[in-house]
This record gives sequence, structure tokens and C-alpha cells, in this order.
Amino acid sequence: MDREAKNEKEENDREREKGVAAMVACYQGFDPAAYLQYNYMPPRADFDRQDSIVPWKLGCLHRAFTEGDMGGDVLVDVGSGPTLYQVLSGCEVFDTVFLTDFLEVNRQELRRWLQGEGYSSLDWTPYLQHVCKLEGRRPSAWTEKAARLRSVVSDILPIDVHLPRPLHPDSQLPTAGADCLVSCFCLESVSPDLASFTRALGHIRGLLRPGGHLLLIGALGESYYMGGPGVRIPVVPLDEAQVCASVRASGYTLVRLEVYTLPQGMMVGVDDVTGVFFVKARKP
Ligand SMILES: C[S@@+](CC[C@H](N)C(=O)[O-])C[C@H]1O[C@@H](n2cnc3c(N)ncnc32)[C@H](O)[C@@H]1O
Repeated sequence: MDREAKNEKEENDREREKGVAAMVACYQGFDPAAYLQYNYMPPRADFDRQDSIVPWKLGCLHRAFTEGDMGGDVLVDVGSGPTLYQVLSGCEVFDTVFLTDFLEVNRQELRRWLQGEGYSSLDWTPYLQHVCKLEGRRPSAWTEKAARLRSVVSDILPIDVHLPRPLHPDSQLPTAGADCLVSCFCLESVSPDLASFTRALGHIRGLLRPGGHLLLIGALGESYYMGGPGVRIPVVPLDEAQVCASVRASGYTLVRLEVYTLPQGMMVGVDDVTGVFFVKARKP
């Protein structure tokens, strides 16, 4: 590499580090209870409405996990935040689930529910009931699902998707990698730009075994969301073509992309999202 190219690379690395550091600073004000309130209550989580976001996401996840092409033992959820909806279908297929998040406040919120102790900021019962219904079970089976989830979550780990190895080497993840990764609304909302989003997708690919699946849900056309009162977190605005290109560029085979377009009633003033994508992909 000649001197000019080297200087340019060093400058790009510095810019990238600055961008990532700015995102870390934004997350210091993240408020799990407020975030849950903004996104995981009606109208966004209205199980009686066909056009509500959360039932759409749960439907995508249910179909992906029950198509018969998922197998193995270990599921890792990347950037769980304070939420559990994203593993309610997967916990029936995989016997070992790792939840992960960058922030201790979110890991604490998850621990409180999983250990069944103390106060949870959201009642996950309607979610558990809804997924039971999708699975053809009685809604009252939700207590069994809750017990199943509590029994299969083996750890809640710190993660940083900007690191080439996002999890600490001491984590109990099999060396061959997980059989499946789920990640919802994480990569685009922690990355300063599209290149960084694509790089993060490549980093988490290292957590997946060859032949394993990635289920990715995220925001389309979003430039910010509120992580708490007065906490405005910038997001990389993505379109469908960029999502597909990033998934492929990071070494996954795209199985399918599904898109949900936000109806007016779902725009509730806590972000400027215009749609949601669901990707099923495979690591060759
Ligand atoms: C928009 S929230 C998504 C939470 C949840 N998965 C959901 O579907 O609602 C983004 C999450 O990314 C986490 N996060 C922030 N920086 C991160 C990083 N560098 N690596 C991994 N996760 C990060 C935040 O703590 C937050 O929980």
C-alpha cells in the first residue's frame, strides 16, 4: 500500500471510530421502560388488529421457524434490547438460547423477567398467548411457553456488533458457531452509516455456523428513533435494495425478504420509520 493510500485508510478508520463512538454516546440515555412503552404497546402491539406491526413481526418469525429447514441446538439473539418477542417462536425449536445486548440496563430488564423476580417493565403475556395461537395451541398454554423460554435461555451476554468478534471469547457459544441468529432493529440503529451496517452484518456472520440461518428484522426509511424521553438515536435509513445488497455482500445467501409498510395509525411520533423488513438468509 503506498503512503497516500495508507493515510486515506487511517483517516477512514478514524472517521469510522468517531461515528461508532457517537452512537455509543447516544445509547447512554437509553431507557428500557420508555422504549417498551413506545414500541410494544397498542397500537404497535395490538393483537386484534391485522395491520399492527408486532403481530406482523411475530407472524414472520413463526413462519421462518416452522418451515422445517431450521435445525440444531443453539439460537443467538443479537441486540435483544429489553424485548423477548423475537425468541418466542425460536425457543420451541432450539434448546439453548443466548440473549445479548450492549447495555447492562437492557440485560438487567431481561434478567428480571427470566428469573421471574421483581418488576418487569412490560407484561409479555399477550405476546406469549398470541404466539401460542400461531402455533395452534390454546392461548392458555402461554404459561408453558413462558416456562420453556425461561428454561432454554442459558445466558444474557454483552455484545458489540462493531467488533470483529462481537461476543467475549469466554461465552459458551460452540466454537463452530450458533445454528441460528435472530436480530431485530439492532444493526441499523447502532451503525453510523450503511458501510458500518454492512460491516456489522459481516461481524455477526462469524457467530453463525456454515449452513445456519440468519433472521433479520429492521426498520426501513428510518433516520431516528426515541430511546427514551429526549433521547434521539440516529438510524441508517435503509431501502429494500440496500438491505438485500448488504446481506449478500456480507456473505449470506438471501432466502427471502418480506416488507411491511406502516399504515398511518402506526406512526406514533417516536420515530420516522416508514416500513419494516424481514430477511431470512443462510450462511453457505
Ligand atoms: C432499537 S433497539 C432493538 C431492541 C430489540 N431487539 C427490539 O427488537 O426492539 C437497539 C438495541 O441495540 C443495542 N445496541 C447498542 N449498541 C450496540 C452495539 N454496538 N452492539 C450491539 N447492540 C447494540 C441497544 O442497547 C438496543 O438494545
